[in-house]
Amino acid sequence: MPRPWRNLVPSRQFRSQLQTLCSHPRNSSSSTRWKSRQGRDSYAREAKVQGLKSRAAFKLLEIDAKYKLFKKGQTVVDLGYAPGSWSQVAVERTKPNGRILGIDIIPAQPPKGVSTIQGNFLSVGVQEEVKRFLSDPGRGRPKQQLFLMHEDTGVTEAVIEEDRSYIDLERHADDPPEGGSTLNKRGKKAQDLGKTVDVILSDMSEPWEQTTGFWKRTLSNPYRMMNTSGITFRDHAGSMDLCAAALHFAHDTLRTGGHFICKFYQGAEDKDFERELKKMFRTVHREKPESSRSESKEAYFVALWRKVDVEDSSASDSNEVT
Ligand SMILES: C[S@@+](CC[C@H](N)C(=O)[O-])C[C@H]1O[C@@H](n2cnc3c(N)ncnc32)[C@H](O)[C@@H]1O
Repeated sequence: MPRPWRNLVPSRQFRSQLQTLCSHPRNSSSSTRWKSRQGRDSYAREAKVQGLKSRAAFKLLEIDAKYKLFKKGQTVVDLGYAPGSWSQVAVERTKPNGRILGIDIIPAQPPKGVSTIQGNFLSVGVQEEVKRFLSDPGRGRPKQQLFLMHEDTGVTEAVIEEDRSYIDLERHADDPPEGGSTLNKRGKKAQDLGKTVDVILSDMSEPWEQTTGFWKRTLSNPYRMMNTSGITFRDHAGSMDLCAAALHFAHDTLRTGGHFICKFYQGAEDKDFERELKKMFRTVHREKPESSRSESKEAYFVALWRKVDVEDSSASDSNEVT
């Protein structure tokens, strides 16, 4: 079924409507404020109309429109995927043979075509589980559909292809994805073996300790009322820990030539993190998408083209739990 949001980047008119709509006075209760803001937020409404799981999709769509992150057949890891709109974008951009793995600390109904692992990404055990999943190159990929035409009757029949054999998977384990961004086989360094991920996305934000509104946390709508504490330093420090964990994971799993997108809350420590990124990637950009609320300190690092042979100096910084 065609998806109208495939090439969607919000129009100028839509953006100016958004700015007007966002300048409403605030109410006293934060949940009332959140609900009323969602109600008048054009991006949230547009996401609903387009069948996207949340307005966050537009941030990734904007970044992808500028940097062309995805290619067919890629492996994408989406950290903090719930409720799943970034994963929806990744599925659409990497099909027909891409594989998308989402990780989140809260349970959520994954979008179609997305494999998920529930757990705290700061935990070493959860990261190991993610690596185990990724080490099987066929795991999480959609099965191929073949169409057979019967010459005598002219009837076309859809056939699901059997899973590829283990030997076949081994043989193709090091192949770059179709049209992928990785080095060719000759240029591939031995240390790149086992690094199977083409794009790592992290939109993780420290979950807010929820004191009310548990009725909201259902499988179909797991989204919390908000997911920042409102305390600027706490949000910044928490987000830098999550970024460090994502980068440490990228050292172990991201292919040479792969890309890394990471949300952070701006503050004193983000420059150090940017320096780490610059050691590992050819280019690093800071982005504040137009669909990101202007009053929020949230921004994104877009780090492109992983270099070869980079030491993991982030290892000691990462705030892992067991
Ligand atoms: C802003 S939401 C992500 C929205 C998502 N990109 C989308 O498009 O639907 C942030 C998510 O990060 C998750 N998260 C925060 N800390 C996490 C952690 N330590 N491990 C796994 N997930 C985490 C939260 O549970 C939340 O679902």
